[in-house]
Order: sequence, then C-alpha cells, then structure tokens
Amino acid sequence: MQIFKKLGWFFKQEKKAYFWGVLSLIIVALLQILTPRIIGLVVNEVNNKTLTKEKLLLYVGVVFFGGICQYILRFIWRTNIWGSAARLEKTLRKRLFHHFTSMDQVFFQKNRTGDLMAHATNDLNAIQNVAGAGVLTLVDSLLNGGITIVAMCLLIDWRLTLIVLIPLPLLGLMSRVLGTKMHDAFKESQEAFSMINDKTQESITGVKVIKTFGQEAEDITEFSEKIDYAIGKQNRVNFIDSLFDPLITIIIGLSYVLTLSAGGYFVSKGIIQVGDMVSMFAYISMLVWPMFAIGRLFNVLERGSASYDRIQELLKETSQIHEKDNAITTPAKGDLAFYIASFTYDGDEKSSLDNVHFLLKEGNTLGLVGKTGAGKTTILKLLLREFDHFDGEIKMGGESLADYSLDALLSSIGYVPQDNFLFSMTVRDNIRFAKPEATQEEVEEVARMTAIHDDILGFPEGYDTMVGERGVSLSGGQKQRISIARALLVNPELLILDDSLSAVDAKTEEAILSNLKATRQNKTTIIAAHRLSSVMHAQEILVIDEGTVSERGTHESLEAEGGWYADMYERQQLEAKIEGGVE
Ligand SMILES: Nc1ncnc2c1ncn2[C@@H]1O[C@H](COP(=O)(O)OP(=O)(O)OP(=O)(O)O)[C@@H](O)[C@H]1O
Repeated sequence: MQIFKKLGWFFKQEKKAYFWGVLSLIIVALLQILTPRIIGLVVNEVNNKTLTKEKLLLYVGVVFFGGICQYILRFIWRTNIWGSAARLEKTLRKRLFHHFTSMDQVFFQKNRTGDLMAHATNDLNAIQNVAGAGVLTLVDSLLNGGITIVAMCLLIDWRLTLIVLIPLPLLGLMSRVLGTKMHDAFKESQEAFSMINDKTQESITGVKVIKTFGQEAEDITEFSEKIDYAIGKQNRVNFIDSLFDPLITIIIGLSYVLTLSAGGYFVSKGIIQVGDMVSMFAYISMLVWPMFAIGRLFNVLERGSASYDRIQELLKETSQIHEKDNAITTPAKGDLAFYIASFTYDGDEKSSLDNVHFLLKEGNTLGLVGKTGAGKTTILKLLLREFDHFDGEIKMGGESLADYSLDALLSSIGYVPQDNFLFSMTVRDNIRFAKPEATQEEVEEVARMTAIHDDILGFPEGYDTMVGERGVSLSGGQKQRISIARALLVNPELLILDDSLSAVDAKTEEAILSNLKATRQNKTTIIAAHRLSSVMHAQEILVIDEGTVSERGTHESLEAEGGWYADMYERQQLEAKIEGGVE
C-alpha cells in the first residue's frame, strides 16, 4: 500500500478522473448484488408457491435493466481509470527523459545504456499498472467483497456470515508476510533485467567486433549465464506469487464447508430458509474474485513500489553542471581565455590536465596536437562544459563559461566529436539536425564546403537517402564530412573539430580547410588532430604531452624549434611522399 502514498501527488492531480471512475465502480458493485438476491427470492417464491407471471416479469426486467446500467458504468470507469494510468506513464516518461537529457557525462558513465532503457520501459510499465490495474483491483475487490459481505449479513443472517468468513483473516496475514519478500524479489529481478538489457545492447552494438575475433560462442555463454541468473530471480518472484492463489482456493473451500454445515443447522432450526442458503452459496462464489484480486493487487503494488524506488533513485541524481539563476542568455561570443591549473576526472587519482592556458582571439584558429591520450579531447570537453570541477577559469567574451546558460553557450559552439554519430534519418535531416528549418540551398552549401556534396548526389536517393542501420552504409570519411557539415550549418562562433579529418585523404582535407578559412574569417576555430597538416595554418598550435603544454607557437616557429612537432612533421611529410610515390 506504500506505493499509493508515494504516488499521492499523482492521485491528487487526477482526482476528478478517479472520482468518476471509482463512483462508477461502486454503482456497478451495488448493481451486481441484485442478481443473486433475485435468484434467492425467486427460489423462495417457487418454494412457497407464491410466484406469479407478473412478479417473474418484474424480476427479469430488474436483472435486464441492471445489466444495461453495468455496461455503461463499466465503460465510464475504464476510460477514466485507464486514461489516468496512461497519463501517469506519460508524465513519468517525460520526467525521466528530461532528466536524462539534463544530466552530465558523469551520470552516463555511471549508468549504462541498457540499465537506463530498462528503467524507461519495464519500471514505468510496473508503475503504470499501479495507477490502472492496481486502483481498479483495489476498489473492485474491496467494494465487491465489502458489499457482498454486507449483503450476506443483512439479507441472509449475520451470525451465519461471521461463521462462514472465519478463514478470511488468513489472507491478510499472508499478504503481510509475503509483501516485503515480493518487494525485494521484484527489485532484484528488475536489476537482473537491466543487466540483460545492457548485455543485449553491448552485444548488438559490438557484433562486428565479436564476429571478427570469433568470440560468438563465448558471448553466447556469457549471455546464457546472465539469462539463467535473471530467470532465477524471476522464478523467485513467481514462487512468492504462487503461494497466494492456492491459499484462496483453501479459504473458499473452507467457507463452503462452513456454509453447508452451519447453514444446514440454521435451516433445520428454521432461522433461515433453503433459498437463503442457496443465496449464501452464490454470495460466497462472488467472494472468489475479490480474493484472487487481492492476491493480484499485492503483486501489482509490490512490483510498482519496487520500480518506483528504482526510478526515484535515478531521478534523485543531480547533474554537477548547474545553470546560475541570472545566467547570461545571449549567445557566447568573443575571445576565448583558457586557463586550467589542474583538472582530474572523477574517480581518477592522476590529473589529466595541468597548467594549460591559451588566449584565442575571436576569428583565429588554434591547433591542438600531441600523442594519443595526451589530453586534447579533455580540453575540448571543458570548453563544452561537460565538467565543471576544474581548478582554473575559462572565459568567452570576457565572461566565465559557467555564467552563461547552457543554451547560450552551446548554441555558439559547433562541435564535431571524434566518434561522430549520425542518426537514422535522411542525409539532409542529419545535416540540418541543429537547424531543422534550413533550406536545401543552405544544406548544399555546407555540403560543398565539406566536399561531401558530390558523394551525396551519388547515393541512391541523394539527400533523401537514409543513413544508419536501415539505410546506406557510409565510409568513415563520409561520416566525418557529414558531421562537419552539420556543425557548419549553424555557422557557430566557435567551431571545434576533434580529429574530424582523420579519415579523409590529404587532398580533400586541404580543400575543406581552405573552404573553412575562406568562409569563417571572423569566427573562431579549434582543431585537434594527429595529422599536422590539419593545424599548420593555425595562428597558434599547442603540443600537449601528458596533460601539459610541451611546445607552443606557429607552424614555422615550432618547426624551427626542432622538438616533437618538428620531428613529427618531418616524419609525416616523409610518409606522405612515400604514399604519393606508391600512387
Ligand atoms: N571520462 C574519463 N574518465 C576518466 N579518465 C578519462 C576520461 N576521458 C579521458 N580520460 C583520460 O584522460 C587522459 C586524456 O585523454 P584525452 O581523451 O583527452 O586524450 P587525447 O589527447 O584526446 O587522445 P586521442 O588523441 O587518443 O583522442 C587519458 O589518460 C584518458 O585515459
């Protein structure tokens, strides 16, 4: 019953719908007691030889009218109660999705995709069940059970009713004992389901790697072990659940035995008539459903409660990235001043950035180069405000990044990540993802700038070609160029390319870079790259080594310095010559 308290806010919000739903349920329950009583009356009248044609017609008419009313009322409660339950699911789904989108990277590192998906599917269903089937079963079983018992007392005999109901408290006792067990078992079962979701998602995403390394058998074994574990947890839920139904059969059986023996005694003593005893049997049979319903209710409520706790735990987590109340809402613009004394990822002992600073004038280009794992992407992540817990300050246009609203900051940045991601939509929609109202001309313009226009025209349906699993398979270089076009379409104040040209050939790279130079004269650009030709034209280049700046300057000054940059440039030039020679 705890779950009703937890969902109190929702029932308050939906009180009107529940009022009409429950009222209809009450009237239906009242109408339902008519029929057995009429059967008893008819039997008594037949027995006493007092039944006339008119009376019989009246009895039949009442039963028929009661049936029609029940039909209408059942419709009313269904639409009200099921409708509210659907609204609860919608509210929670929106709340959860909004929460997911507002969370920081730390949250997504901690909670795996499969687990989050399980929360958004199975757990929400279990909670929705409380607001629909749960409420219905509760009201229905209490009403039907309660009214039937009252009818037994008033219309038959209260003493016989008390005797017949002696086995009933067993049900309450078992609900209490099994309730906590069911809650814990269901929580564990949901956790196991989350684990399977994770595994399925990982195996499907990584199927190519699994096959390439011939690890199918191992993957199947691992999956089977996880399934066995989850089934074990589910079986425990079923086990607790199955302790209920047989109990109800026993309670009803005992009640029949008591009716037969005590009822027979009451008839023999002339306290009740034979027809009353027949009605009593009919009433007891009417108690079967409410009792089974209580068993089901207990299951639905405990599942819902466990799922609600799981969702609440997730919703309680807060993002470390906070927007200030008086945050600047005008898009960020201007010189970029980056000064980081130190930054350490959550859970890491060693810092990933130390004493990294640069001043990037508006309209200039900064190059970031260095060995893999040096800290280039980390610098970019801080610019995108993925993490706030650094020692230092980052300013754009003279204002700290933390003073801008996230919208104002991120709308000024066009970011092309290393692991670029295209959605399952057309090429055109992928490019105009951040500016859905963009015209075909605008889309084509950025596609030309990134040297992908001709490739797109060669796709089966041009710009209407679907990308992703259901569509055309793109090469790494094509994906990179579409991702850059997507970022360029919003003409961002700051364009960030994180190794985004690694999969295109040198000639195409040169064409894209010169297009960028020509069209982004007053806009700022940061390019992180392994291939030094990507950053040669930058006003400043930083060489990052183990989280610090080991060299800095222009291409010419760095070449003259004779350090890592000069060595690397010479080596890459040589490689390019060899490749060119082979061609
Ligand atoms: N989310 C994270 N949590 C903990 N440590 C991280 C995280 N992301 C990166 N790191 C660590 O920070 C360091 C710098 O990584 P970063 O991705 O910034 O390097 P990079 O220079 O961009 O490398 P690459 O050229 O290979 O992309 C690495 O030691 C990496 O292991």
